[in-house]
Amino acid sequence: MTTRGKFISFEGIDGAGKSTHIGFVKDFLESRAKTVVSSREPGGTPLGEKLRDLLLHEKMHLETEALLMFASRREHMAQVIEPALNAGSWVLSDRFTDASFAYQSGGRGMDRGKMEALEAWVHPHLQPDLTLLFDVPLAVARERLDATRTLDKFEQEQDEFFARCRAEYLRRAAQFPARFAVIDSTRSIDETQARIGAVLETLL
Ligand SMILES: Nc1ncnc2c1ncn2[C@@H]1O[C@H](COP(=O)(O)OP(=O)(O)O)[C@@H](O)[C@H]1O
Ligand SMILES: Cc1cn([C@H]2C[C@H](O)[C@@H](COP(=O)(O)OP(=O)(O)O)O2)c(=O)[nH]c1=O
Repeated sequence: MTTRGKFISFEGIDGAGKSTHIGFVKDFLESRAKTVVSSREPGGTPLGEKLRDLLLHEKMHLETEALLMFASRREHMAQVIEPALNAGSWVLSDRFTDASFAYQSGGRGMDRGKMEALEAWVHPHLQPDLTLLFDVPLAVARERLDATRTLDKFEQEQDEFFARCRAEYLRRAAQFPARFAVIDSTRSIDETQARIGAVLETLL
């Protein structure tokens, strides 16, 4: 019988450095003979990528935004996450439901009870085995973002928005300490990856 793979989500406010480390984690796991599937939310499937385009560029009601995030997630679970885990692969997802709590509840102020209801409805059993939360002060994230790219709808939000997102991420980490590893992402890339490696060893 195939051993089910493990599910790792990557979280943090925009500019925290999460995308930088996904390739490192993939290489780390492959060097230990794991099969790895990397994906992202919103997106990760053809339909999800269409939803991502809408979500990142169109203004909409905050509950519409939350529902489309979960629509993308439902498709992602059905098409990518569950089949890969069942086949024994490890799944790396650039964001999962903690991002909906951080951005739609924390950032935009959507009722947290409704968010918990969506989570319980869409994935009552599935949770990441590990969530790497890349944590940085807003000023550091902002500096990294400004240096690199054209900003999408979320990245154009004000500092107070990201302060609320960061606080909600840290609240979720405190609520679920067994699956969260909070990574101080102000350190150099090498130092950060040494810390990630140590966390990954505990999952192998
Ligand atoms: N620890 C770090 N130290 C310095 N710069 C970093 C660090 N981590 C990431 N960066 C840089 O910050 C920018 C944003 O990183 P990225 O991984 O795209 O963030 P995110 O995916 O969290 O939005 C990139 O230019 C990246 O090279
Ligand atoms: C998954 C998810 C993402 N988001 C937002 C956070 C990000 O600003 C944006 C896209 O995420 P991300 O892939 O991190 O953007 P980038 O490729 O620019 O690094 O979507 C939510 O608001 N709610 C969610 O549930």
